[in-house]
Amino acid sequence: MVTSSKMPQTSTQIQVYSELCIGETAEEQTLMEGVFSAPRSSSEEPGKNEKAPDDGHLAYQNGDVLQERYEVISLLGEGTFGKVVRCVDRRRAGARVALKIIKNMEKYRQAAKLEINVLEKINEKDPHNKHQCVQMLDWFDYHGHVCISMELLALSTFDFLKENNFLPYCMDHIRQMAYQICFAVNFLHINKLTHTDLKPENILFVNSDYTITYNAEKKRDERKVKDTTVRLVVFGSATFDHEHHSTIISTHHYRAPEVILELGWSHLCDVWSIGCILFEYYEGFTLYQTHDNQEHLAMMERVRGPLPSTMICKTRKQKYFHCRRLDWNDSSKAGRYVKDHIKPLWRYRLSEAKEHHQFFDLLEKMLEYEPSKRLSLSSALCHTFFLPLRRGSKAWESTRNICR
Ligand SMILES: Nc1ncnc2c1ncn2[C@@H]1O[C@H](COP(=O)(O)OP(=O)(O)OP(=O)(O)O)[C@@H](O)[C@H]1O
Repeated sequence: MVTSSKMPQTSTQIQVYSELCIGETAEEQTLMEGVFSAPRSSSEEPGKNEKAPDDGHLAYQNGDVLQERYEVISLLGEGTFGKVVRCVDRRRAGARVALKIIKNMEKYRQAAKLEINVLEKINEKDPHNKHQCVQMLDWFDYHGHVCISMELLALSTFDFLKENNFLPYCMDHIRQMAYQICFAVNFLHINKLTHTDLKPENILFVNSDYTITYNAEKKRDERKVKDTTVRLVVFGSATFDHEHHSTIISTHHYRAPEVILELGWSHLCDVWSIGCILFEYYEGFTLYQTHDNQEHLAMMERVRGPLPSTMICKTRKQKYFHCRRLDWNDSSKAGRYVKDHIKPLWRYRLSEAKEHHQFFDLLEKMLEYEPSKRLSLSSALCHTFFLPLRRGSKAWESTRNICR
């Protein structure tokens, strides 16, 4: 229920937030506000970049050329760390690219270098770009602004949903997208990386052109994307197995229970996030729409039943519990909200359609509390929900060895 856009959302924001909090000067407080008031989604804005340069952004105008190579066409989106603009690459026969221009601030420069390191690793392990992760083409420092040139993608799966009035994706499309997401993230896991910030905003269509059909039952037009090919973006929080694992990671809604309970985390926290994302594609709304840990845990209990006592006993966050049970009052205002608005996952299984059974079986396995019992992505790729993809699908063909 609590939805403050000024709160840190992603793990990198959280990291920057805690660093900024150390000084607690007025200047840093102002900076913090600017950092965390970024909108949830991006929007395309033709015309000039009208922001003052002192907010750390590069002052540019459409038509400007960076490095005598990248001609800025339009703004694609704005993130915490800078802007992403559409450019013509004059050295590659006018090919279009997305250029991420990082703010001219040391913290963001450092964060960008970590992202570049991960993108370089991905390029090295996947030179033919078969694993559905965005491809980095080039990077450079432009007067203190680190710039990352990437393949140009289209709308995010969140923005598409939003522009379609939050009408859910159809099951066939969910299946195709889910398979690619599992495949991409499994590739990261095989290469000792955890993404840590999976959410519909960070999964982009390669082409978001759509057809419009009239839904007589809902009495409205519905958009259907023509091609469901997606790519993962934003690797700024990706963490190698050997690296320090920050205590808190992920955007709140997609955060796994072991992270909330500060029990340590592994690749499997990505699987939890994917479970939440797939539910959102299916329903059109977020499964855990909250920024409050206690409420989040109560929602999880409503969806999946009581938290395992092993996790409750191990956590140092005992303030959320009383007598080894979640300290939560079903009759309070928040309690009633959770009860009225959240449906247990098993109830979705009551649907007669086989594909719904298969889909919710997969979801239950991904949304398993105990990471040690949660489905790995290599197993997820072999789940019966994906059987209809079989041969004929590019994604299936390139990954079929995983299931042998
Ligand atoms: N390769 C790309 N092609 C097309 N659009 C892109 C590409 N990469 C990013 N975008 C767009 O730019 C927006 C901002 O991207 P950016 O990577 O800065 O976001 P972010 O790091 O997730 O920001 P935040 O940390 O605030 O969530 C994205 O939401 C997306 O809409």
